[in-house]
Amino acid sequence: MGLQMLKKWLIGAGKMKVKVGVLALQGGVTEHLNHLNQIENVQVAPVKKPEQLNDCNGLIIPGGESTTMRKLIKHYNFTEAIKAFDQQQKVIWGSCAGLILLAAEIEGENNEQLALLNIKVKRNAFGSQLDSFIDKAVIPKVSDSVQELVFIRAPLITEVGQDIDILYQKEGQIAAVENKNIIATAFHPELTKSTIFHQYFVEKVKSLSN
Ligand SMILES: NC(=O)CC[C@H](N)C(=O)O
Repeated sequence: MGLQMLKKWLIGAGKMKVKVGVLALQGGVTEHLNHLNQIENVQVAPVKKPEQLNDCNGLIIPGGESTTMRKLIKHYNFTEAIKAFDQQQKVIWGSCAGLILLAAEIEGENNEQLALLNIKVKRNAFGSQLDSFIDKAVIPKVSDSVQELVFIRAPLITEVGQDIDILYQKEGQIAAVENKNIIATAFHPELTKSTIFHQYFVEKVKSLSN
């Protein structure tokens, strides 16, 4: 068995840890770290410097304020590092503001994007009285059990490319998608008691780690 194969087997058999970073420039970092810490065989780290990505297998870009986070990503030289992370087929999950930054396009804005995900998004898509709300739904690909979906000044995905799988939509409104190595959710699983979504993410990290 080659070294890569052996490593993959060890990770799959739960005998080797994968390392997951949470981009720690702004936003809901602690909540993601706490959820990841409840999952076995995962080493967890807040990521404050681009070089920390070198030994991570997965990265979460949390919710927060996408405008602020975009500036910090640029200021701390994360743009190229995150793009390289994606090119190495390492796994990235963007929640809410994280989803906005990963999108190829934002409706009505011309901002520089990481643009790693072939989707178009609309920021603050739910209007003022519905700024924040909790929905409940089953997301079959993730789990058979009902999950709480927490939306906070959430974006919506208004267009998806051909390489994108829709994980969750309601009445034509798309709120979660994935492609080969990226997951994006408009809602915040880190603000619920359940770690199911984080487990789904970690499984994807494991399946692409070698
Ligand atoms: N909870 C969130 O991450 C909100 C995202 C925020 N409305 C933005 O546009 O950046």
